[in-house]
Amino acid sequence: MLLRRFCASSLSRTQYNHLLSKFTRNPCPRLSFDRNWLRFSKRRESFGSPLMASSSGFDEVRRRDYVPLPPASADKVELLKGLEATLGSPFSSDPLSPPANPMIIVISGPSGVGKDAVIKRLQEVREGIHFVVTATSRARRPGEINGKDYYFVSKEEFLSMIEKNELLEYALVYGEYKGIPKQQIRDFMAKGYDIVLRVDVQGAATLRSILGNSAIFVFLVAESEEVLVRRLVDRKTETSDMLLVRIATAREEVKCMRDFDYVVVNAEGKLDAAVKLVESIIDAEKARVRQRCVRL
Ligand SMILES: Nc1ncnc2c1ncn2[C@@H]1O[C@H](COP(=O)(O)OP(=O)(O)OP(=O)(O)O)[C@@H](O)[C@H]1O
Repeated sequence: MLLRRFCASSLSRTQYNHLLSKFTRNPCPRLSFDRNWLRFSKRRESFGSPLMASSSGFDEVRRRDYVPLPPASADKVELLKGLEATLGSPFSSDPLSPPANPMIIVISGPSGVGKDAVIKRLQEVREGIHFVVTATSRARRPGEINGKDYYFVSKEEFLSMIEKNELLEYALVYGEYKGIPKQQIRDFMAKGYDIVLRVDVQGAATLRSILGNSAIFVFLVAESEEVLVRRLVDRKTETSDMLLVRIATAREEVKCMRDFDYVVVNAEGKLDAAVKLVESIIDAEKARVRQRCVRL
């Protein structure tokens, strides 16, 4: 009855009768082997076995039903030809897994945790990574290179970029604009590069609201607050007042960790271990069956 209902919509009467006769011959049909004969069932494996993936190949086998196969001890070429003939199509050498999508990796964390250090090392050890150069309206400092450290643009140019919706995210920090150019991301993703973005924790929250789950969000932490503070002090780039603000901000920022996908501890003297973990995250993401898909 069930069979009739299922078949009525999709099979011709002849096909239906043929199928019915097979089912009555073998009430619990499945892929089964005789000694030198291969018999195929009508049952579909739930995960779509590669042998049954092609419906045309499957139909072909069904039409022939019993196909003589060389024994397993036969010449390999002969055996393969026999298997192909039985299945009704040649074995494909196409990859069975689809190519991984280029991805966006957002690296964030409190000031002084080592975002720059991790990204710099990541670029050294891994190919196919593009670290996005941000655009800024602030003046170029001695030693900074346009296009490498930042894209230095005038305030008018920056405002025009905002107007034309050319920035993925931007912020006004101490009177100067900083933003992520979309086109740069599109260009490098089109070439197959994975994109690395470095943003502060507030920037990561903005990017999450824009990109949702299409990007990977990694939160960097030191092993303890004490180590983080020592690292900031040792860097000698901040006044005491600035240190106070950064440390107080860091205390708040650590609470945002749960909004990220991964947390990576950048422990003292263990930069390479942190970078390795970031690499493992990227590798695992590339092995996902349901890939993240970025649309900008
Ligand atoms: N694993 C580590 N062990 C020891 N020192 C480290 C480690 N990682 C980074 N550092 C050092 O800590 C200091 C801060 O690192 P870095 O400038 O990369 O932090 P950041 O997160 O980019 O800071 P900010 O957000 O303030 O720019 C640097 O002097 C860096 O060399």
